[in-house]
Amino acid sequence: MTALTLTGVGHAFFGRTVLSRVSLSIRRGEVVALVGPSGCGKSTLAHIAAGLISAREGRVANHYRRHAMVFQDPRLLPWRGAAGNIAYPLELSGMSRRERDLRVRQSARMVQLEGQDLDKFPVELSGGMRQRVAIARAMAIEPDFVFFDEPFTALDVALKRRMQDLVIAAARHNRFAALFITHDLMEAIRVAHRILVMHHKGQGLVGERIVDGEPGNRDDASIFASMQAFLRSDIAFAHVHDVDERRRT
Ligand SMILES: Nc1ncnc2c1ncn2[C@@H]1O[C@H](COP(=O)(O)OP(=O)(O)OP(=O)(O)O)[C@@H](O)[C@H]1O
Repeated sequence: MTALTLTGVGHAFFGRTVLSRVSLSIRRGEVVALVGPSGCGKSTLAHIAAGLISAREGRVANHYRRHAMVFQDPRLLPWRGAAGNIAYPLELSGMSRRERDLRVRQSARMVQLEGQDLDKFPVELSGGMRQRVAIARAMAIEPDFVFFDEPFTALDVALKRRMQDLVIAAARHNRFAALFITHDLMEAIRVAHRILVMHHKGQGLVGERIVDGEPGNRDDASIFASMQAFLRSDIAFAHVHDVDERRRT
């Protein structure tokens, strides 16, 4: 059962091609990481897949009911507390106060937000806490598909791991499918069932790997060994850690 299919997707900004011939398919409940160097077009692809921008070429077929998005910047409303931010999309959907409060509590618990933190405004929360609120807000609408666009890039290593574990647990618990964009191969191997590698100039996908085992059941040694193996044995992975987007021009 497919959740999302892109066929021959291409895009250009102001006449400059940034994506071409990208095709991919994600099954229900499957977490797929999309890796590639900075500037190769990963975010543009996610925006097209989520319907935020229209592709110049190709087709997008969504078979999910409801999607949520989590970005690197948590994008919280500064004048609302954490609970108010989580509740916001539920309010827009017209949900009753009682049901909303229940959903807010459930999704806050999922990302381990404590009672007192729920009253704090974004400015009073740490970067990690703000990102937890953003994840809880995404989970509150009970999505069956989630777009993660480099959600943890700005966080330190220990916090990043904790946040990855939250996503893994939430994906398991809520059984959503996801497209998880990152340029951190280690992160991709931790969170995903499958990894897709994008061409460094957005010209299609150049590699694909199924990661052994289930997300959450892989130990650090096996994650590190997988990363070494991918980097050594597959030329497609060689440019994943390149971060000079100027190479595009
Ligand atoms: N709104 C826009 N207008 C013009 N050019 C854009 C726009 N958005 C992205 N681009 C360009 O398209 C290319 C792909 O950008 P995109 O953000 O999709 O890459 P990315 O792989 O997600 O990069 P990063 O990993 O650094 O976030 C880049 O050259 C970028 O400058």
